[in-house]
Amino acid sequence: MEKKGAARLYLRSIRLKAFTGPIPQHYPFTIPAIRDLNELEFTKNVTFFCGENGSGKSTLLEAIAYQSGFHTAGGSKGNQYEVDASNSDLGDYLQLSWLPKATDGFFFRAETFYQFASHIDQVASEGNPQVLDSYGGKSLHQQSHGESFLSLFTNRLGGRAIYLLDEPEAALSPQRQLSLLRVIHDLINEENAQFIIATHSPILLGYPDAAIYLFEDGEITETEYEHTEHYQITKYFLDHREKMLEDIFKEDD
Ligand SMILES: Nc1ncnc2c1ncn2[C@@H]1O[C@H](COP(=O)(O)OP(=O)(O)OP(=O)(O)O)[C@@H](O)[C@H]1O
Repeated sequence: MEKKGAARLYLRSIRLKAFTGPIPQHYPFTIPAIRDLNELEFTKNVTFFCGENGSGKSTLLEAIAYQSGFHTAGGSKGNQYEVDASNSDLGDYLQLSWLPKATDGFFFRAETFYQFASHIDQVASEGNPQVLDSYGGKSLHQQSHGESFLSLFTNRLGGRAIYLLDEPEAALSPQRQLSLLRVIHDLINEENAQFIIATHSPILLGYPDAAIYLFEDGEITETEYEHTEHYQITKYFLDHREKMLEDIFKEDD
């Protein structure tokens, strides 16, 4: 019998496809961590992508979403809608290894959430009002930013599926980030979900037994929670707020 809580994965690894010629010189291959990406393995139910702004986390997550068949501006396989720049520059170069293949899932993208919410309203207004049941029973636009995020997480996600979340903390209060940790925990333990999450949140990164992949210095390497800048800077700030502010605000010599 399958042990409750044991890792049950779908996406096992990703790799860049072999090039016939030299590596292209344009985006996304101008991102060092992407250009030198060999193979990345997934061994935990929760994998985090973390690293400095612009280090390539969203580019990689979007390419995984594209290859998983999800709309790259956010949604699942069933969501078809028009949005600017909904292609994935990296998608066609990425190879995914599944075992078994996840047939269900969702790509959450804070950046394009507004367009996704409008798409759901459109579907509801075209004779499918029941679609709103998956988003808290009312238009996502009629909920606050943070409420709409959590409505989606608590109502829309479920089943044996892979969830790709790009900065889900963007509108969430600390308390609601804790609620999201609970949602993730329940989906893993009760529904065998797999999560890959790009985040800057020291709260979300604290999820137990997660793999944290750090995008830094042109590499993607696994690290420990306490070794991340997100943890260290937040902890130092909370423990030494006055000293840190003094250092930040002091006049340059
Ligand atoms: N469509 C694009 N065309 C050209 N360059 C792009 C494009 N999208 C992103 N970039 C560049 O690629 C780099 C990586 O961007 P990406 O959005 O993947 O970073 P990120 O790690 O997710 O950053 P953040 O934490 O700020 O969300 C950035 O330097 C960005 O300017």
